[in-house]
Amino acid sequence: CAKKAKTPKDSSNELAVCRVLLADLEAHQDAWPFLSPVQHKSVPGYRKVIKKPMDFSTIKEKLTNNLYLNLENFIVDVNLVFDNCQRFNEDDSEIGRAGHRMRRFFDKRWTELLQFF
Ligand SMILES: Cn1cc(C(=O)NCCN2CCCC2)ccc1=O
Repeated sequence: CAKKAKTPKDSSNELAVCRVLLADLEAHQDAWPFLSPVQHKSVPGYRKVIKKPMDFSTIKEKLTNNLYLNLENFIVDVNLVFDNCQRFNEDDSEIGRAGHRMRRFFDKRWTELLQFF
């Protein structure tokens, strides 16, 4: 049977959604541990334990430089921020709790927006 021609995915509005989502993350009161790269010089063990550091300012830089092709690539990096946080911090710690709250907020936000695609 004839292959159904795929309409080219218009990822431009997906990237607009990424900018909205990132702005929401940065504005959240629990975003403070994630706004800039962890200073591994002042956080002993971080560089050894966390192989792929990620933070909101780095994500913003990547968005600005068009390094995300779609929403999915963007979500992978946001989840990396939260996975790194869970790996390095006790659940029952200031930063650990902030990470869990931020992940819950993000999951709710992007699923709300997803309904528009
Ligand atoms: C995500 N994460 C962050 C840290 C951290 O110490 N961030 C600095 C937070 N300070 C707040 C005002 C200036 C900087 C440590 C471990 C970790 O997993």
